[in-house]
Order: sequence, then C-alpha cells, then structure tokens
Amino acid sequence: MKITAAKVIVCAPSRNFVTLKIETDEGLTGIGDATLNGRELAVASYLTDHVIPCLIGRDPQQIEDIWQYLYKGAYWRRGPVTMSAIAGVDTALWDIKAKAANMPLYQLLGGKSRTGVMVYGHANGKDISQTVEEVLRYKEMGYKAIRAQSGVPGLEKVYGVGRGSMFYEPADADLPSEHDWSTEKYLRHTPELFDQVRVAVGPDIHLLHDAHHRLTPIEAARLGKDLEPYRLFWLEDTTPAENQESFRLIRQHTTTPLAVGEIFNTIWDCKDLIQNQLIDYIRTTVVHAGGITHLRRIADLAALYQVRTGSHGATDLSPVCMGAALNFDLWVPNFGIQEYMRHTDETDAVFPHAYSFKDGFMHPGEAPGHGVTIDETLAAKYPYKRAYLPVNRLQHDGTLTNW
Ligand SMILES: O=C(O)C(=O)C[C@H](O)[C@H](O)CO
Ligand SMILES: [Mg+2]
Repeated sequence: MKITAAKVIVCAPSRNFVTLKIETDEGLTGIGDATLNGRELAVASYLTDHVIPCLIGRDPQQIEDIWQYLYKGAYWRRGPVTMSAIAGVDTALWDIKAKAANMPLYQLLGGKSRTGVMVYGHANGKDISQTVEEVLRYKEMGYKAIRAQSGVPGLEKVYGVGRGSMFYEPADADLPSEHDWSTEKYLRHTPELFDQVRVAVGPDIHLLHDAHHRLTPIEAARLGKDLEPYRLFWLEDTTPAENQESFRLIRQHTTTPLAVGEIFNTIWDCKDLIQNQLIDYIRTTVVHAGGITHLRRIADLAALYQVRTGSHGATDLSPVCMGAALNFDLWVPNFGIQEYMRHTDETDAVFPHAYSFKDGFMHPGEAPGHGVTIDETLAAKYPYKRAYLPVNRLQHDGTLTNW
C-alpha cells in the first residue's frame, strides 16, 4: 500500500478544527485530529508545507517508522505544534490500518479490557447553588463522574464556567478576552462549593475539579488539604506543570489525588512526575501528545507506577480525537477515566461517528478504524474563524498570570 495524497481540512462548525486526511492507492482513507486551540493555522501550515510532501509514496502500514521519521527526522523535537501535527498523521494511519484489518481500532490495539469507558461531564454554574443544580442534572443523565466548577464571588469571569448549560467554549472570537483572578477569593470559595456539592450528590458520584494552573505549590497544597473531606476523584492542574519539582511539595501535604498533563506533548514532559509517583492520573491525549503511538508509550510507563490515564477531552479536541481516544481507553490496561464534553450538533454533523454514551459510559462502536469520518461538503460551509483562549490578570494590580 502507498500514500497517494494527503490534505488538511480546516473548518469551524461552532469552533475551529484541523483535520488531516490521508488517501492510499488501495482506496482506503484515514483521518486524524490536529487541532491546537488558538494556534490552529500553525499546525495546518506545519502539515501542508512540511509534513505532507514527505508522506507521499510511503507505506501507510509502517506507522512506527513514519512516526520516528517525523519526530527524529525533523531535528526540532517536541512542542505542541510538532506533536499535534505528528498526532494528525499517526491517528490517520491507525485509522487506515484498522480499516485494512476490517476491525475497530481497539481490537488492533489488543482488544477490550473493559465493558465501557467511564467519562466525566462538566457541571458549571455562576454560583454554588447553580453548580449544585447542574451536578444533579448530570447525575440524572447517568454520569458516574462529574467535574464541578463555579463562579467565584467578586470575580467577573472564571475559567470553566460555560456560556450555555450543556456546551463549554473558552475560545473567544477575534482577540483574547481578559479575565481577572484572585487566589484568595478562589481558595475561600472552593471548599464551600464541594461541601455543598457532596451533600447534594451523595457519596457514590466521583467528583473532580480543575484549578487550571493558577496556584503556587503551597496554595495548591492548601487546596488539596481543604478538599480532603469531600473525597475528590482528582484535583487537576493546580500549578503550571513545567515546574515538576513543585509537585513534591504538594504531594507531601495532601492525599487528594492529582491529575496533570493536558498541555504535555511527550513522555519527557511527564516522565519525572510519573517515576516519582507525584501524580495519580496522566491527562495527555491523542491529539496533543503525538497520537496513539506515543500515548501508548506514556501509558505503559505510567502503568509501572500505578498512574492511570485520564485523557483530556474538551470540545477543542475534535470528534476524531474522541473516537481515537475511546478506542485507546477501551483497550489501555491502566485506564482511569476519560473527559467528555459534548460537541454541538453542528460539529457532530460534520464529523459523523460510531461512538455513543449511555449511563455514564461511552463506547467507540464497532466500525472499522476509529469510527469517525468527515463530511467534507458540509465542512466547507464553515470557514476558519480566528479565535483565542482568554488571558488572565491578577485582580488587584493587573499582573498577567496563568490561565
Ligand atoms: O478540559 C479541561 O480540563 C480544560 O482545562 C480545557 C482547556 O482549557 C481547553 O481545552 C483549552 O483549549
Ligand atoms: Mg483542564
């Protein structure tokens, strides 16, 4: 088999997505997600201008060799643009290989290790009582695990509090909006949020929370300690994780399980956190960490240290990433949980998929490949619209801080 053509499809059905489509001389095609929120065109150019010319004529079945060629061969390794581009290629190649074998991707990876993939949904509210209502609504829909985020009194806009009740979208059109931040207000508010959520939802629902990289290590330690009575499934991204050593301090102070890694791109970013057992869940995902080939390597390292997977699954990861992730999740032995934010109907129509949700669990379906396709005619009706993630400033003096 040979790769005869490849193209990048950029479309914006509700939000921007970058999709790579690879064609072969045997008529089989595969697609991969290469979306990098707020920097989409950089990956599109990387693929079109630098990667696609190197793919033509290669055997698509040599996934490992092509991965190594793009990673080692570029000389400039790692980084979100490079690794999202490699992920787009890798996912499309696994799609082709599974279609050639006439089996769903999870079968090719080694078969299923569980009956379904436990996912967590997002309950957001402008205040505690609205968040509690949302948590109960998610419980009603069958979710076994729910992430709770709420507006903080005295702060105008806070990460995680969506604009609608079912869909979440942090990216703004045209130019980034500015949010304000006060760690003191957030740290006062959050334990009270979980106190009320836990009482309302009962002991059996898994609760999660994302601090979105905004704390210092000692503040993170305090939050983890204050949340211990509410038995969280995880506390995510407390501090900016490029300072990996700081997790030692957080860990020494709290037994609240920690999750990190949605912005990591390679095994090198998470190696120390995993080997030193400083985290409990690794959040690297198919699209931003080099595809199935590299994610598998990360998961295998994590398994040695009882670290489980908990892949990122926000709406800026396309249904193509979701389909590939669910196949991975159904197989991976050290699975923990999968994030699931529903896409809009517009997005779902452009990306028809075999995956489904029932009673808090998802299944990738039985279609050959990863089970997600793209309707190119419909995609062409939604041209790219520039959009950015917000920036964040300290409320008291306007210092730019972590978002
Ligand atoms: O889903 C999460 O945990 C996030 O933190 C979502 C991110 O802010 C989002 O994917 C950024 O593009
Ligand atoms: Mg997050």
